[in-house]
Amino acid sequence: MSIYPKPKKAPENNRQNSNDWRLFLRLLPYARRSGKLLALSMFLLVPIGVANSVQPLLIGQAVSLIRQEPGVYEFLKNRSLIEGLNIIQGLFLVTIIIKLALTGYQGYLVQKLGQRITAAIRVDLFHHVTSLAVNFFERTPIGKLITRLINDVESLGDVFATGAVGIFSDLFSMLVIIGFMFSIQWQIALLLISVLLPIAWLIIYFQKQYRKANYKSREELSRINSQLQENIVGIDVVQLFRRENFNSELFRNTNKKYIKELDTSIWYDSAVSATLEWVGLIAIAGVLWAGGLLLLEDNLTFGILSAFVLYAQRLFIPLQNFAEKFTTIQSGFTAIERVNGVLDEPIEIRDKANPRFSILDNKFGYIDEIINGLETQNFTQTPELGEIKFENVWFAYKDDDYVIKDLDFTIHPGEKIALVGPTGAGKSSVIRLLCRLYEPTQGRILIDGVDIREIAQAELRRYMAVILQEAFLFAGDVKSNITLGDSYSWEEIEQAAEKTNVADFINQLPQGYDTELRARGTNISSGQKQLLAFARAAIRNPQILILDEATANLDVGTEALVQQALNQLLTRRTAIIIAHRLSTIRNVDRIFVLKRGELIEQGSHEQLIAEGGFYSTLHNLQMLGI
Ligand SMILES: Nc1ncnc2c1ncn2[C@@H]1O[C@H](COP(=O)(O)OP(=O)(O)OP(=O)(O)O)[C@@H](O)[C@H]1O
Repeated sequence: MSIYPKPKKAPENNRQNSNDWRLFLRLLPYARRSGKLLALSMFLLVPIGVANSVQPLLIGQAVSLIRQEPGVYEFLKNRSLIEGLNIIQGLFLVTIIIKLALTGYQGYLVQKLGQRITAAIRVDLFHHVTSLAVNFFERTPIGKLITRLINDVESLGDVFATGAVGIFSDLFSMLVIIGFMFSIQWQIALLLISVLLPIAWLIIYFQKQYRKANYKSREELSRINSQLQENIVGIDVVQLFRRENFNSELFRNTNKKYIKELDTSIWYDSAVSATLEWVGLIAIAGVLWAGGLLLLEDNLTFGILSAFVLYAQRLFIPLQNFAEKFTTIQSGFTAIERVNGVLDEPIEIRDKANPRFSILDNKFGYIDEIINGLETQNFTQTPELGEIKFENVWFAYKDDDYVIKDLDFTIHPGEKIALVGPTGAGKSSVIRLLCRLYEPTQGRILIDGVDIREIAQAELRRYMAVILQEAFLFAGDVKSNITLGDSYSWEEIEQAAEKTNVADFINQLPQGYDTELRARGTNISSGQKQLLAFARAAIRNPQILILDEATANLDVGTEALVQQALNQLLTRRTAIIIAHRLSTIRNVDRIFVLKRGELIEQGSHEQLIAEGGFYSTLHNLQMLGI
């Protein structure tokens, strides 16, 4: 039975029907990290909302005062008209100042909060994604991941940056306005609410439709990004095989689908704006009609009617604002949904909470001590560490399709082993299992007697160095490509370069160790990249060295240099070497021959040739140059 969960669908297919509130709550832990900012920005909504709602009331009072109607406030009665109007003007000015000063400040606080939230989400996403097992990256195209990390987080940021979260202050204003309206004249207030409710329902409906369309358009955008990324990474093949037109056609089709989904979402967006536009006008007409009737019956003053006309207008302003920010807010919700899809992706390969063992403190204590120990050791002795043991290991990438079948062997400390076999035999899979990029379906792998599941991944991967066929270089200088962020002294960097015969090449570069390399090292040759990868391994002083076709890309001259470096690097270390060219592995201690995931032969070159089995046939074919 596989220990892996059944292969999951890509996150976007895994979409849950989470409602907006639940999605919104997912942001709370992030908002809580900036608790004070959140509290202050929410608190400021109160004075802003009150100032906003008092203004129509003051205008109503001014009209009543001029017309000498009943209903004028006590403090305005028994004053001259001009005195009363001056007081109202003064109060009006105060509300304007409160609104202007606090709205700007509140907006600034909310944007700051938003930027902090999105920055924290971006960092969490990056950390989570880089902790996921290789398995996840094999089923998720890079373009899709980039869309999540960049475009979706950006959309979330837009909700704050464009002031779309101002919707909360708008909603708060609406509640205060409703309160004021009912306190003045409940019948007209009720009329306005009866218009508001169906409209709110209609908007919720449009919003749901928009969300669906927006989600689909985001998926198409992910596809566009994936295609773009694939074409850029494979530009050599695209151009060499004249696939430009074919790929352009594929891209055009994906783009067409994206535009189609985008059109649907734009339609719902426009529908919301249009609805709110005419509803606002209808509300004012309704107030004038009902207010006019009440006025004729002397049940309403002009002052209150004017206040209500303004309230009708203001009541719909938050909804109109909502319509304007509708696209941004909905895209924000879609973004939270998609970002959560990645954050909810389980980390399949985890360190145990308290790793029971440390391969490093088995004998020597901490890693620095082991490295010192390694450097002062007598290189003629057999090392004590670096034993690798596979105990009845079975492994399948999916279901029961085993690519490794019952591997059971021990590699002794300091032993050099070559893994050979036809393509697809499972050689690289053995290495991936040993590095714990995947976990065996059955069986155990032990290093120095400790199950690798008991060892912290960082420690395990520091204990061994893997050199692949294609060295991957990061944008940065030569030096940082050797240290990879760990702290090493200048002497150590130079020594590692000397040991691996790459020092001469580095010294010829315009700025030596400080020469900037482009991303993926496009400004140096494959052989030079590979030499740097050797220096990277040498500086780490690993106990186990793994070479996966590491010299396959080198020309004869560079290979001789590398071979010399390798001989030095391999001394007193356990090594596993994968090579298709059998001539390069003749001197290893033992050769393991893999075929369809099974270990079918093992022994020294001479023994295997003498046995006349599969290895011998492979060797003879290579000798004949077939
Ligand atoms: N990520 C993967 N998902 C599913 N199957 C895989 C995956 N990687 C490899 N395989 C399959 O596992 C088998 C062993 O592959 P592996 O890469 O270990 O072979 P290999 O001996 O290293 O081959 P080569 O010499 O060509 O590098 C192959 O049948 C391959 O198709």
